Amino acid sequence: MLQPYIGFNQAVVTKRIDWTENLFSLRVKAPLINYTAGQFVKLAQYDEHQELIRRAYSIVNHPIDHKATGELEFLIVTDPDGLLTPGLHMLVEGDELLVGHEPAGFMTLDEVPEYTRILWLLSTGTAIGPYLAMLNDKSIAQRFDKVVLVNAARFEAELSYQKEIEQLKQHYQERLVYVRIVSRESVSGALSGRIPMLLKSGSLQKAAGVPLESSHSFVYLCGNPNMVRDSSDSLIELGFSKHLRRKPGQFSSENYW
Ligand SMILES: Cc1cc2nc3c(=O)[nH]c(=O)nc-3n(C[C@H](O)[C@H](O)[C@H](O)COP(=O)(O)OP(=O)(O)OC[C@H]3O[C@@H](n4cnc5c(N)ncnc54)[C@H](O)[C@@H]3O)c2cc1C
Repeated sequence: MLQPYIGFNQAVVTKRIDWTENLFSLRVKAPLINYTAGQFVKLAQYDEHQELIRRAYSIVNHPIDHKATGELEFLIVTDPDGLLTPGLHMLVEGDELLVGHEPAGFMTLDEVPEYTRILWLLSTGTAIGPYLAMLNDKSIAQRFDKVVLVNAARFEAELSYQKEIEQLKQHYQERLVYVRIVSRESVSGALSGRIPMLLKSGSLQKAAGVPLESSHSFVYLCGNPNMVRDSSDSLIELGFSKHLRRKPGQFSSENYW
């Protein structure tokens, strides 16, 4: 049993999915916590000096699933030079880790202004995870006219959860549009390039078949800080403003590092 640590619960890996050689999902059994879809918690392990290394990870499954199964799911990319992810990458079913019991983050549907008709969820890499948690609340199908889910990766194999996204599309029908962007190989049906440029040129909107208008759209940006910064600039050029609690706007973001 791992040494307990204040603010963390013991958890046990129940399932592991390997998407590529360094992209994987872990499902862990952990005591129930109260979170909102879109939030993150800390995962932690002790290093060889018995120091606790902790990092933030978005929760991929919806709280309803967590309550039913007692499990939390995470999508993780390994940085071979990183302090925590090489250790997480070695975990297999039955292994233990620590999971923070204080979820955090404001990238949730509660923050999306009521008047929003079209919700854009733009992500790079593992940042698709929190959006899947949001979309797994099937009751939101009635809240928006359209949800545009965008995931950008270098290679097609790095686009995870394709089967689950197909199932979501079946549930949402024409209300959910999924756009794949692959930058380092040519993939039929996927866009190529970077999100900020695709927004600016209108190619993303064209591929989605959905106009991007600040009057009734809300955009979440999540993942790589360069994508978040440059896409924010593109959105500002398109007439959007950053959403603040004291001053409502039409886009908001979460940086992964
Ligand atoms: C709010 C929030 C939510 C996050 N959710 C996730 C998540 O769901 N899945 C996930 O894999 N990571 C997520 N991260 C990143 C995560 O917290 C760690 O920073 C990452 O796993 C690297 O940890 P490390 O100790 O191995 O590397 P460190 O020793 O901390 O080195 C960090 C370096 O890794 C790179 N890096 C960090 N995160 C990523 C990433 N996701 N993709 C590509 N390169 C990255 C950066 O170049 C950074 O300089 C999130 C971060 C934040 C702030």
